Amino acid sequence: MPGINYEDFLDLDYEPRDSELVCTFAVEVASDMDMADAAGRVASESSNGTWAELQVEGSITDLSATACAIDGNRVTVAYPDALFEEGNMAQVLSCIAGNILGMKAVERIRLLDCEWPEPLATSFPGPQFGTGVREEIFDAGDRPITATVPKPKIGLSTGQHAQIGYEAWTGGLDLLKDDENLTDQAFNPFADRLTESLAQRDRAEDETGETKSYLVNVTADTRRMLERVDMVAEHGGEYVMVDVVTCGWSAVQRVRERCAEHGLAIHAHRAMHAAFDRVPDHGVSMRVIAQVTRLCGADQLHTGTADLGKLENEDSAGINEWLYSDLHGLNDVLPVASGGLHPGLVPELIDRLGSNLCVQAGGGVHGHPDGTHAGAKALRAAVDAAAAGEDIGAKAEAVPELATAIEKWGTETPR
Ligand SMILES: O=C(O)[C@@](O)(COP(=O)(O)O)[C@H](O)[C@H](O)COP(=O)(O)O
Ligand SMILES: [Mg+2]
Repeated sequence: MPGINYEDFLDLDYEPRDSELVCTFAVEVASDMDMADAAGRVASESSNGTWAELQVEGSITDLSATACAIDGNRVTVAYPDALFEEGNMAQVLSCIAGNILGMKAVERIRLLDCEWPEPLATSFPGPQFGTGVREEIFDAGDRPITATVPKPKIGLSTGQHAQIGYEAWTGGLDLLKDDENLTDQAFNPFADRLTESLAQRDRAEDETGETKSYLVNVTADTRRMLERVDMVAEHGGEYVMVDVVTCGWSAVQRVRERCAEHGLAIHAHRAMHAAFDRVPDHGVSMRVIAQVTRLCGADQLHTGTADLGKLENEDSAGINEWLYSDLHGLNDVLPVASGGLHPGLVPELIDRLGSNLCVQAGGGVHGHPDGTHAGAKALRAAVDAAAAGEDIGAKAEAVPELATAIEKWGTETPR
């Protein structure tokens, strides 16, 4: 029986097969280690090896990953298809983003990117609608769709929440969105919030003649999430929102199945992503988190504001490009730009990220000097102008609410 050890997982002449998942890592080796040794360890510990020499049956090595390229601090690893359970994202991540992130053999290691092969990628459902929501739900034409989160984040009563929705929708916005930490608390219970907000939505649709919708946060343990998804469908909602990172991918996959039964779209909030991706040379990149979110089936995903807003972003434009790109026929994903946005930042935002987007502003709407309705009108006007290639200053002459917003915030990035 052949013995396997770390060296057996390194082959710089190896050409990955089309059926293999290919991952790129940034590796900072420990002081007593060289890159080749570290690369073998990464491939070994993320597939089927360990620190001790093992006597194994020949076929077992078919499941061994191969470190097949080293380029500076970049290590590329190819994973055989049979290593993975089809359609099981938690298992895939336990391989490629598991123990290796804690190995002493490396000072820092970051999973930067993955090339998803067809067999593995298509074992996941992908999004039901993706960017198609702009047409299929909103008839938004070429403009970005817009959303607002009532602020303060939590603490508003159900009535206040729904009223803010009405004012935002009649001010021209497409979506009301719950905040990531608003679920089913006593001050604003889920069931009441759902029914009252959708009632206000219906009123706003009648008055504006435009389709409006609600990103209601169903985040909870999986059993309660499925109950809430059913409730949304029962009451005529089109969307559910899920905190995908804090819920975990297995729960997301279960919610995706249930949403398919009801034809509901999924808005993915990424709260806690920064725990994985903020330190630039360690963890799991937002690019990979976005890839996983698409495979698991969310239609919309927060990907940042191209550094225009209040939160740190990792390459919003590059991640968005990947979310639009072909992935073995799976649907694309609509990126969501959010976090410190206000009307004055919209022209630059659209310049940097294009119009195939959802633009969310909470403080940038409800902080308007004249209140939510005026703030909504200002954001909608800014988005319409940007999509039409119209100068925002000229638009502000026609829309006083926009002029007021620009006067208050200019084009500054909040901190
Ligand atoms: O709570 C907030 O901060 C927001 O509701 C934005 O509010 P404002 O519009 O008032 O800033 C969103 O959760 C962040 O945008 C999430 O970050 P990201 O989009 O980067 O995932
Ligand atoms: Mg929020």
